[in-house]
Amino acid sequence: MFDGLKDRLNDFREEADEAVEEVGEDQETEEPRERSDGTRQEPEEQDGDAEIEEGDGEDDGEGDEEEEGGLRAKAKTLVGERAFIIEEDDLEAPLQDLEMALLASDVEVDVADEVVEGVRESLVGEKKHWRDSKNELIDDALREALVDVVDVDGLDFDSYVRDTDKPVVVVFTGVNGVGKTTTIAKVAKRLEDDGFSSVLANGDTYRAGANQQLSEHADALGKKVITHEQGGDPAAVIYDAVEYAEANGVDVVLGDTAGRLHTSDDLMNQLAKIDRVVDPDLTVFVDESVAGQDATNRAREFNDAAEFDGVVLTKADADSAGGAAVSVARVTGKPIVFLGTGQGYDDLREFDAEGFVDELLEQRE
Ligand SMILES: Nc1nc2c(ncn2[C@@H]2O[C@H](COP(=O)(O)OP(=O)(O)OP(=O)(O)O)[C@@H](O)[C@H]2O)c(=O)[nH]1
Repeated sequence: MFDGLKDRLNDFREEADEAVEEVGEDQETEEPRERSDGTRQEPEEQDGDAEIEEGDGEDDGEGDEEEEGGLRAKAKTLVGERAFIIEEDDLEAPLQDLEMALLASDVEVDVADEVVEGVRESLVGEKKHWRDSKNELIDDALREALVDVVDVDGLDFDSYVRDTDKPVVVVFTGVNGVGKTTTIAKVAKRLEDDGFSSVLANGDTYRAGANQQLSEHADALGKKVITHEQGGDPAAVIYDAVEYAEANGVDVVLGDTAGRLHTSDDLMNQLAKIDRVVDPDLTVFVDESVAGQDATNRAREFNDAAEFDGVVLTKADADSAGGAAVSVARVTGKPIVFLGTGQGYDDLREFDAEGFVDELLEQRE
């Protein structure tokens, strides 16, 4: 999963690692050092922003004897630590490559910019002390910048279902062909594993075969499915499912909807009517991770037309690029709730932003 993105992030880490110059304490204060373009930088040029992070005070490096003595004394306390000189010039090429890598992985352009700027902000500074390796400094900057865009507060599906009055009504939106129906079946299985009953409702009354498709999943899982004739009113189907749930003590209603209608007005009208008639607790947008930038664009469009609460990205197991997973939460302001990770009913993974980013960065040679 997301192997292409992992490789590209790894390339950046290695490139940045090489670009960051490591020096000892003596060199830091007394010797000129070489820039990436081969020119020499004198120590006093560094002084504006060249504070040693801890214990260096406000000294500008050209002070009197007393100050120099103080510096030396403080430097002694830093024995055993290493210092890293990180200059914008040195990072320019790796950061440009990072931006290209993110774009090549289908990360949305503004999100890619934000990640790159986040890394730049964390790393650029004349000197930094680090007790551990410079790899860690770079990894932490990248991790933080990625978590910043991926981690969006919002829906925790499991606790929402647990804590909300029953029946909880969840409506799934998104274009056809992305695995929406399979996702509804997977969610039904997950709920059952957590001790919650569910009923499925086929609100996709536009597509021939949709009833049969959802019914097959319902049969396989031993779930009740509510359907109407093709061409019927989607809101009426979901309403019937809510009535069924209320009458039978079913915990959760999972409603499918038709995908892309002809215009966003049609889409909005359909969802607005479902809102009026059944007032769903949650609306979840489903798209396929493998669609990359298209999935991100559709998510934005759907959210603009009819705001949703969270996102499921299907087919993450088949997605090497990972751009949609990195971008969609930032672009919509709504969290990814689950990743679809295969064709089986158990192939639904709760999405955890920090865990996802850690996984992206764990591949280190
Ligand atoms: N590898 C993989 N395949 C998936 C995943 N989710 C769904 N699929 C497959 O994608 C295909 C389409 O899924 P469906 O749920 O039938 O998608 P759909 O018919 O477009 O459903 P709607 O979106 O409701 O129209 C099926 O073969 C699914 O098994 C996933 O997470 N990983």
